[in-house]
Amino acid sequence: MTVLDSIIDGVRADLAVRQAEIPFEVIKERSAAAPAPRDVMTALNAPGIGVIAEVKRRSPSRGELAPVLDPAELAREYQAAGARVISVLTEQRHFGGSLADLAAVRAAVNVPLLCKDFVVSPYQVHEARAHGADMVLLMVAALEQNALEALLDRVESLGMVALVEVHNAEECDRALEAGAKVLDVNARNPHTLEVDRDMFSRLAPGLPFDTYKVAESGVRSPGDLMTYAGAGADSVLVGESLITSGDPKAAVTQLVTAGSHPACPRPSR
Ligand SMILES: O=P(O)(O)OC[C@@H](O)[C@@H](O)c1c[nH]c2ccccc12
Repeated sequence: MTVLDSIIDGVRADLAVRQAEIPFEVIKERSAAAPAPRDVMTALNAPGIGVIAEVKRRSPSRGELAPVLDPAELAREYQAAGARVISVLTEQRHFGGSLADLAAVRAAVNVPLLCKDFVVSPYQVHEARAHGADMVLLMVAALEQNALEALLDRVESLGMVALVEVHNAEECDRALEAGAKVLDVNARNPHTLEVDRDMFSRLAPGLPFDTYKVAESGVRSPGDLMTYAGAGADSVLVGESLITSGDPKAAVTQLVTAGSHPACPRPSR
């Protein structure tokens, strides 16, 4: 069993508990009653290379990233520093997150929010919306093709945008086949957790020009952002290096500054 398999087993077990407490019909009503989703694409398409900053308490590869983490305060710093979208990790067992973190961040900032979890059921899509998400991560590696397509439709039918995560060329084909408009290439192998920063530059040339491209994982510095931009990334998604920097606001500011510098390569789409 790989790391991904064991994460998903835990996600399904926790989901079953929540489903037993709140019926699907109720969570559907809550998602319908939530304030309308923010305009993710306008935010993402601002000039320059975008920074998606992640609220992440811990990770399977690194353990605890910061001892006391106030998601709302961290998100305010990210927003003040110019993050275009804020990603909130809601998976509990391996990342220490929760839907309560998502709701707390929603109450603290105005920028669009990405719900970062291992989504395997429509129930989770409605939960994300009910807690203020505007964008939902769908991981191709975790989903059969028909489930991927059904979840993508579900995300879009609620007025949100799906960020579809891929790790190789076959997953890119599946994502595009399912109709993904925003793709993220995760440099971290979900089965081994190893980071391969060349993955983006290998996959990006094979993607359609009008697909919005996010490079994810292992971004440590403005230099990494520039490298990804040179390979065609429209945005980078960054977690760990911001949290462990000691000054997340300054770390985001540095990335945003690099991404809007005239010398920064612009994607050709
Ligand atoms: O902390 P990093 O190396 O900057 O990576 C962030 C993000 O890519 C990582 O948190 C991630 C990528 N895909 C995921 C899927 C689920 C949970 C987490 C993730």
